[in-house]
Amino acid sequence: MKKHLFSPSLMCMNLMDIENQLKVLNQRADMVHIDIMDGHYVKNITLSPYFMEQIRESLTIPMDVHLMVEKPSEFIKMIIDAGATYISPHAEVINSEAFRMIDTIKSAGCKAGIALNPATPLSHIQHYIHHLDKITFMSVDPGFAGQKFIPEVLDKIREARALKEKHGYNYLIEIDGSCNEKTFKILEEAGVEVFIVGTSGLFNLDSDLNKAWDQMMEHFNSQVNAEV
Ligand SMILES: O=C(CO)[C@H](O)[C@H](O)[C@H](O)COP(=O)(O)O
Ligand SMILES: [Co+2]
Repeated sequence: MKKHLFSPSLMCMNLMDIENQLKVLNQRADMVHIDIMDGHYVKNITLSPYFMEQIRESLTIPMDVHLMVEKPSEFIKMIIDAGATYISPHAEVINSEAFRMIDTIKSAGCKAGIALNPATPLSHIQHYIHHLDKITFMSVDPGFAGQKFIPEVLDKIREARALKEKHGYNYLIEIDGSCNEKTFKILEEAGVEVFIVGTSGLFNLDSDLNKAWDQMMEHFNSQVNAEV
């Protein structure tokens, strides 16, 4: 498997040119990041299961769904039916049904992820971490793109990498928030494997998505593969 995976955040794409951008992302990205917000867990509303259904026929890469909703169990079936591959509710809201939810997601043939806010310790998920296919570390408080990077997340990522190496856990380590040319290097060194790229890392670089992607990879390769 590739060492570094890229998951463009579709809430940051140019929604007036979806089809052309999906053609580019199918060729260049490893998955696409779909942010679903309910306006309660976070004070914003973005993409939806309806949006997923509209784009799924044009996609050849997996959908990685980030559920920023107060009651994820109310959305899981809709998200599965809409074609999700990864489903990541927030650990902060599933405590009373965490194992049941992971089982529901996996029984449907999807991959179970979890998203952790910057203020949530890794220990919060210690009792089911071994069941996870991916952990999304928020490096911004959830709800909005274009925010400032929260460096306190780095130690948590290092902790997750150490645990994964020690116990042979399968989860992918993913970063979400202000992942860009200023943070690629320190994130990769900490152990990030899946880079969610949004406004700052990709879409704001150029209105031509191919050119934006080329610039992003120049930034990434100039930092991450700098070691000889
Ligand atoms: O989860 C998110 C915000 O709560 C989204 O994935 C954002 O798109 C992500 O933060 C990337 O946006 P940015 O502008 O690169 O920070
Ligand atoms: Co997200």
